[in-house]
Amino acid sequence: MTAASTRGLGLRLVIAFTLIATLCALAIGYYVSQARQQVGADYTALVTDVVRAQQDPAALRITLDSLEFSQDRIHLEQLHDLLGRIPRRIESIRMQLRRSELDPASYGGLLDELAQVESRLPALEAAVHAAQEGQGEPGDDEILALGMDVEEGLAWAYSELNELLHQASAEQRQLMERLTLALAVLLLLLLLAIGAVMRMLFHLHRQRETMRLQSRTDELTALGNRRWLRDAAEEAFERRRRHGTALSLMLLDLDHFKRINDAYGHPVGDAVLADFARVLQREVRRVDRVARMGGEEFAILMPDSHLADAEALAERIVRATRSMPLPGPAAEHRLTVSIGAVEAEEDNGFDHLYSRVDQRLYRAKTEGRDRIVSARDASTEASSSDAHAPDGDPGNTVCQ
Ligand SMILES: Nc1nc2c(ncn2[C@@H]2O[C@H](COP(=O)(O)OP(=O)(O)OP(=O)(O)O)[C@@H](O)[C@H]2O)c(=O)[nH]1
Repeated sequence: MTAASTRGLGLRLVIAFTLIATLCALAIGYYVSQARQQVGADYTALVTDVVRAQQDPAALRITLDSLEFSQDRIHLEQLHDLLGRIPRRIESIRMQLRRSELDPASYGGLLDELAQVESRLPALEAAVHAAQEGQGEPGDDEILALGMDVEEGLAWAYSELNELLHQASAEQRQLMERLTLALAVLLLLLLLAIGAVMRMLFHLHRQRETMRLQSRTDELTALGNRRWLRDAAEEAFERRRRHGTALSLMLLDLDHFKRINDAYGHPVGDAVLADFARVLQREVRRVDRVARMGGEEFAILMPDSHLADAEALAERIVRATRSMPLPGPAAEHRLTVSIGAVEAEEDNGFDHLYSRVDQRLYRAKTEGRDRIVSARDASTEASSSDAHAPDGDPGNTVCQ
């Protein structure tokens, strides 16, 4: 019963521990993956825009070179399209930067440079427009000079921005790695803490069960004690009430035990008590409950047993006690036992049954010891009480 309840608690603790650990792992894993996705997505968008924008200064340089060498008007058209695209790109990057988590101080210089580029665009557009209208050469020096300024400004700003994003994303990655490590350590600590608490609870429960068991066990003989027998009797009475099964009780007291103590010493007396306990356990069935009530007095509760069964067992015990070898210096001593036995035929509980069996034991003592006195029913005790000793010893046979 105790072992089963301990096992049950252990199983429940293991299930609770596994559940908590799984939930923690899922929650933290979900959080980390969410954080990673979020940060990754922010920088990916900005980096993509910057990579596209970096194509503008490259295209501008190629177009300006082509204009310088071939003077072809088609390059004026290309330049015109490019100048229409550059401000939109700058504005888009400016907006993305403001929305990003980057420190504004880190990209303030870039924005200034882009603003300067924007301020040069109208003059360049005007020169291109004039050349398109035939008011100048396509490879005009003014177009080339303004175009180179714009190209250099854009190339510098976008390459700085690219560098800044690389740095920010490297820092972010590092941060995420530290965060992941911290969460893993946290999870480990949490699991260890939960494990420790579980262990402690389990240990406390076992300790309580051990103490409970100890408070119901006789230290010398390892048998149950009076309290344990009372609990067992309550269960047996409950079974008797529900199923109408028989129930008998036997009280046993060693005869003249004081003489053993006096003659051979208390330790020998202890050894005799322990040996006698073993004899009792050997003689009873598995369902019988053997207890030491105190001193040299023992009791046997016999569920599903009628008085005849109790008497038969009592006779076996009387015989086994007489032939029980005593330890060391007491080897020559012959031990005997007096027994009272009753069967419960009323539902008056353990105390009543005990008082009846105690009376039988008292009679066994006063009528000469080394004998059994039994009673079939409380109401007929006076007439049906029977005092006798096992066969083969007529001197101790006393009948009513
Ligand atoms: N060695 C030992 N002796 C015990 C223990 N408990 C009680 N005793 C002794 O048991 C003896 C009981 O003595 P009594 O009550 O006079 O009973 P008795 O000598 O057996 O005589 P009857 O019961 O009348 O036959 C006492 O000497 C107690 O000291 C124990 O745990 N160990």
